[in-house]
Amino acid sequence: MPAPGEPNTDATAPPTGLVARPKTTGLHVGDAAPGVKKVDPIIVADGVRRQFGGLTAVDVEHLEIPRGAITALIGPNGAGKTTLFNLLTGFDKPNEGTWTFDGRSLSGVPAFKVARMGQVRTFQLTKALGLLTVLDNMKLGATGQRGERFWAGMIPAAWRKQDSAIENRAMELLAKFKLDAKAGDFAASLSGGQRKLLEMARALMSEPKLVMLDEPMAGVNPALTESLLDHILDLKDQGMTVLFVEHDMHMVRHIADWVVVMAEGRVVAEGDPYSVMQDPAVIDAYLGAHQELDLGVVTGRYAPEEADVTTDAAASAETAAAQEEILAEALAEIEEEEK
Ligand SMILES: Nc1ncnc2c1ncn2[C@@H]1O[C@H](COP(=O)(O)OP(=O)(O)OP(=O)(O)O)[C@@H](O)[C@H]1O
Repeated sequence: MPAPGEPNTDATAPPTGLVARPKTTGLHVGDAAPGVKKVDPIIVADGVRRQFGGLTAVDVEHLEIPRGAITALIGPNGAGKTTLFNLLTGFDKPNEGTWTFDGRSLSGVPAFKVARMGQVRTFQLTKALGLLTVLDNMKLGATGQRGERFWAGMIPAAWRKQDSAIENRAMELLAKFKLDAKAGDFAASLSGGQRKLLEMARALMSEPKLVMLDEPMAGVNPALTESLLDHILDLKDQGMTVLFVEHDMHMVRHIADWVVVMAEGRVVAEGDPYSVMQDPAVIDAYLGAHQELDLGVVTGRYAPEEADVTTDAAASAETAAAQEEILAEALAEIEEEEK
């Protein structure tokens, strides 16, 4: 950790103010490479392809997500991360492919059923949800209430019992996320960070096994970053599996046990955060001076011999240094704001 007031230039150290927690290791079998087998996978995807017109947005040969760990899905803009998320959660249908969750096939299973099976994703607060109170948003996150079925409406006592159990759980979770004082407020009145906390708390209403977070840090004020990261780490401590999409590499390093890198719809690298971030193909995929060429090589679109290895290696070293500089500057800014 840097001395107080010193910028945190060590890319492997957690962002200032955060205490590192032990990483979960021993997740894979054999060498870390795209499609590597996991010791205990919770999701197994095979040949998943999604095309939009002539564009192949997702083309995943084989992917396993390890159970009981935090996996980050990273990649440049347009890599196919959100599309893969949508496919895995039943919000979109692939052109081809199969996948299982907890050993059960999810192909063709609609989103609401996927959620009931224990795989939930967070949702951004839409305009409509913003017009509901924080507590009502939480209640919406509960699944399997007896009140959902029409006959339960005939038995008010049963419904009320269920409703109060749901409300108790909602208030417990809101307290945990320090949002209980806001229970009666319109969700739209929350700050960006508080909305992210509500999105996460709402997902937990259904007591999921796998929580999928789409850019949990986007738009979050630095003051709330720490608490949000702690909540994500807590999910793992409570036995849940987490899969998240994130652009903020420092956060990925800090909380992820495993990183899957996508580019041009394919998985181009997998591994623990430290080794993945050293991978020149990964650095190039983000910041490479020869991005078109490098991406084409790592995704197999071009043959490796077409790449200029010397130039590309030099560019990788340069971009790695530039990336570290950007991260150091960002952290210095965060520290300044926290003072
Ligand atoms: N509904 C759609 N119709 C047409 N093209 C789409 C659609 N959804 C995604 N795409 C395209 O598929 C590709 C992958 O998009 P996707 O949003 O999955 O990438 P991403 O990795 O999540 O990017 P970002 O980090 O910018 O969110 C992009 O080229 C995108 O333009």
